[in-house]
Amino acid sequence: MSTAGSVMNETGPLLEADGLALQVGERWLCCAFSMSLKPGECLVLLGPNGAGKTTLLHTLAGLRVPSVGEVRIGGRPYAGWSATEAARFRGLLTQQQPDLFAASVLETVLIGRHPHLGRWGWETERDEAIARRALADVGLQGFENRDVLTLSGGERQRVAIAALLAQAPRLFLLDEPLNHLDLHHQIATLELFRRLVRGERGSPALEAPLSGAGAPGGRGGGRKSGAVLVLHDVNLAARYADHVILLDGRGGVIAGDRDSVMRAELLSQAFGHPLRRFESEGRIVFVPD
Ligand SMILES: Nc1ncnc2c1ncn2[C@@H]1O[C@H](COP(=O)(O)OP(=O)(O)OP(=O)(O)O)[C@@H](O)[C@H]1O
Repeated sequence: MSTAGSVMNETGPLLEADGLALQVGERWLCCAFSMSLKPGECLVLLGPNGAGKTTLLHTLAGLRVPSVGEVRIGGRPYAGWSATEAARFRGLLTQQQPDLFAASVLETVLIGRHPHLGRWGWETERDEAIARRALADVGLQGFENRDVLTLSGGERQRVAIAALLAQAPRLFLLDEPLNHLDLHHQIATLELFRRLVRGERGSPALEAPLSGAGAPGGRGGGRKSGAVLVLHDVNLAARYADHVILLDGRGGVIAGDRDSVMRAELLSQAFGHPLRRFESEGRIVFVPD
């Protein structure tokens, strides 16, 4: 079986939505819009509570069928991917991490390696090295043997991020990745994904020693990826987004590059609260009235 990495165009769009519209029950969350995300780019989904950000992210992740329109990853609709292939190409950080049973932190991060395991499903030393590296990348080295049930909210969130890093997808889909994180870890997390997306640092899977077997698609260092992030903080969105999709909670959607969408009047309308835009030392800041 060919891998996603071997068949897709390296510079082509990682994610495309064509005429996408979402309906839940009788309610339209967003009218039709189109977007495209290239390697090296970050897209942020913004909007008030209940606007449809998670529903949109899950649709982009292939977990929901669009009410109207089409989603493609790596140039192909989800129907053209096997589940394993898709799991190597795109990874989703969900909002909640359901921990039903005691498990070590290392075992939990190794779940991210499942799409890459051989036919017998055994984890190799390399998989373990990747998981350890991923934990180090989120500042949790030394936590390998801890029970996930004993972790703080922020530590558990970083374990979930480490599992996604170990999965090593080309396309990161992150639902409120900053949940539970303190200020330092919020910035560290966004910086980490920005550098991964831009190919300025390799993923743990690229940097762990290559053994051949189980290598995720034979990927080389410096390879760009893409990220879609649901964020609530408009200032962090302004700092890290290349593109923004703003849902207003009434079915309206504005999609475009950051500066065309992140305008005070558009954000104020969407969030139902007046915001002012300031520029300081090249950084854009929005302050609520
Ligand atoms: N299966 C469902 N049945 C009915 N309504 C649903 C269903 N799934 C989602 N919704 C509704 O769709 C809307 C969008 O939900 P979604 O979780 O996508 O919003 P969100 O923008 O991510 O919100 P938040 O910022 O609060 O996380 C909400 O009003 C939610 O109650």
